[in-house]
Amino acid sequence: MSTVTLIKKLWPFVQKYRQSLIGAFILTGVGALLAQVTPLVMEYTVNTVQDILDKKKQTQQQIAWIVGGLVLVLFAKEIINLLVQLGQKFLSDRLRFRLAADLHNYSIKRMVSYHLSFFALSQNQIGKLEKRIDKGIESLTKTVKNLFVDIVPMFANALLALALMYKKNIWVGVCATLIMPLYALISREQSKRQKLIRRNIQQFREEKANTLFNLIESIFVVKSFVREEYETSRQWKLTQQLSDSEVKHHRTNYLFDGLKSIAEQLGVVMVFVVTIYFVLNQQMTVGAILLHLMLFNNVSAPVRHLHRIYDEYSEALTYAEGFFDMIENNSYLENSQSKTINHWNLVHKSFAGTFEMKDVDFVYPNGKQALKGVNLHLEAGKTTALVGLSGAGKSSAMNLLAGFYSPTRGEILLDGKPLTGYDPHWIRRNVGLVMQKNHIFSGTIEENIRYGKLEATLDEIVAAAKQASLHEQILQMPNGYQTEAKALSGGQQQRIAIARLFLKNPPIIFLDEPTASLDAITAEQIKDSIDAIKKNRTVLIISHSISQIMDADQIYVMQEGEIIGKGSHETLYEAGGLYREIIDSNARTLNIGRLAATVLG
Ligand SMILES: Nc1ncnc2c1ncn2[C@@H]1O[C@H](COP(=O)(O)OP(=O)(O)OP(=O)(O)O)[C@@H](O)[C@H]1O
Repeated sequence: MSTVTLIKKLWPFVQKYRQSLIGAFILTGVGALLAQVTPLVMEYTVNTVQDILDKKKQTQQQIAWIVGGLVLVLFAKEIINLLVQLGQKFLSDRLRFRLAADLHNYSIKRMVSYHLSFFALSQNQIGKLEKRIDKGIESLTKTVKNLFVDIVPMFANALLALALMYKKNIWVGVCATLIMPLYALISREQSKRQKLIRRNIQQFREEKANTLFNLIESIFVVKSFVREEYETSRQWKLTQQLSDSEVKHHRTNYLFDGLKSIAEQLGVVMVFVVTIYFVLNQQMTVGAILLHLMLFNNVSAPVRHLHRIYDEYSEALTYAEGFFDMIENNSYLENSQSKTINHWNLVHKSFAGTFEMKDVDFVYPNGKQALKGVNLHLEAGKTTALVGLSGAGKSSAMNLLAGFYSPTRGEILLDGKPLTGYDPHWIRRNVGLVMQKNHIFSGTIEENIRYGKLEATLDEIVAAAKQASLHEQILQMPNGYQTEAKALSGGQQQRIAIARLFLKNPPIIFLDEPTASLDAITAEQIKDSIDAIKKNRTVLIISHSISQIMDADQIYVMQEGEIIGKGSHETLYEAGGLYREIIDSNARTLNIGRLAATVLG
């Protein structure tokens, strides 16, 4: 990313802090002027002292005036300088923290508005994203701060000092300027070598954060397979690669810093020799020696830090690129963000709830084709079931209908209109989803159920928990509805998701194995509650439970991403094939003959 691009991208965030920016620039100018005071005062003092010594008739009063004046001027300058620096730091810090908060909020806003396919990309795994956001914001805000506290003040100071040197004597100015190309050359070479190392460091850091996330997330699996050592050595390898790159980075720095120090000393010697020459030829006063050396110090200070500044800046550019790529990825933006689409839901405020998939292919970002030429019809007010072996593409089809992903080919219609023409938020507001993995947030049971309807009263929450057959168990918990939801069993967590659905009470219901983790009695209770809510609503259900499948008005059978059959339970069973195999094997698993003998007597 170039500097111009970075400024263009940052400007919308920075522009509302224009006043702080202007204030910082004014203080920078004042600071640059103040930095030249000491060399000038020193020159004046040395020359005056030399004058007095030459005349050999100094009085105590003269000495007191010189010393007092010197102390006073330098002290006053330091006080003003301190105030200027405090002002600069305050303004830049304020800008930095506000900017960090704005960038953070904006990145979260963007991220949550992306399609799920964005999160399915390997470079967007949770740990990597977290690192990219953190490092991106940190280096961007650090750059802004450095600009006002380091870069601009130092360069303003250097330019003023150089101008003064030229004004005093053109040859001294030339000497001070001569080391610049040498310095720039060394710094450029240093940065060239560092660029690749820095990229590696960034990737290793993201990878490390991601592995750590995964490790903590899968700690149960790690422990149950006694893979602690294996995981530790995986982490160790990554850390080792990272630290190798970091050592290499610093080693290169030391080498080039040494070269730059030699270049700087060369500059000092040149300025010194040329000034001595002019002093000896009586074209300059003795005070000029001190003045020129001090001014040269002001000139070389930013040059001395050039590489560090460049280094931090290049790092910021690398991270900024990753950060802006992430937050400006419009191709993954859901169309609810689009201002140009006149969403169907705004035109036709009511809807029937008929879904249709026409010749739909779907390929995940990793290249896996999950759906091939799928044709599906969910009739409004009816229940449709999706049946098939594991990995057949049932959940993928449901995710597409809910607008989480877009088809790779073909189209999906809602009430005869393309799904892409609807606001996905509106669709999801009307669809109640109970997914295979029921995600519970850190927080209480009450907060978790309330997620289905944020403004729900406690009575409504309790009613929903009762419908989900969870209320009695919640009451037995140490803190009732205030118990941490993460502490619930798998089946209880699933019922939280079902309670959310009852609370939301949507016209369309998508259920992906809603009773998979439940015991038989609770499953039956939930089935009854779901049967009650199902009436006159469009329902899509994925289930391996015969009873839930049989009840559906229409059943689709899926195999390897394709629809291989549709119809009622009876017609599909009679037709034979995969559906019959599934039902028969279900019956065998249940040992239905023996079961019937014991249950029916
Ligand atoms: N996020 C993903 N990225 C890549 N491939 C995926 C993703 N999710 C699912 N798949 C793949 O797509 C195919 C269909 O998966 P899907 O979850 O739709 O099947 P399913 O019929 O619902 O299976 P199950 O009954 O086991 O839940 C599988 O081969 C799976 O590996």
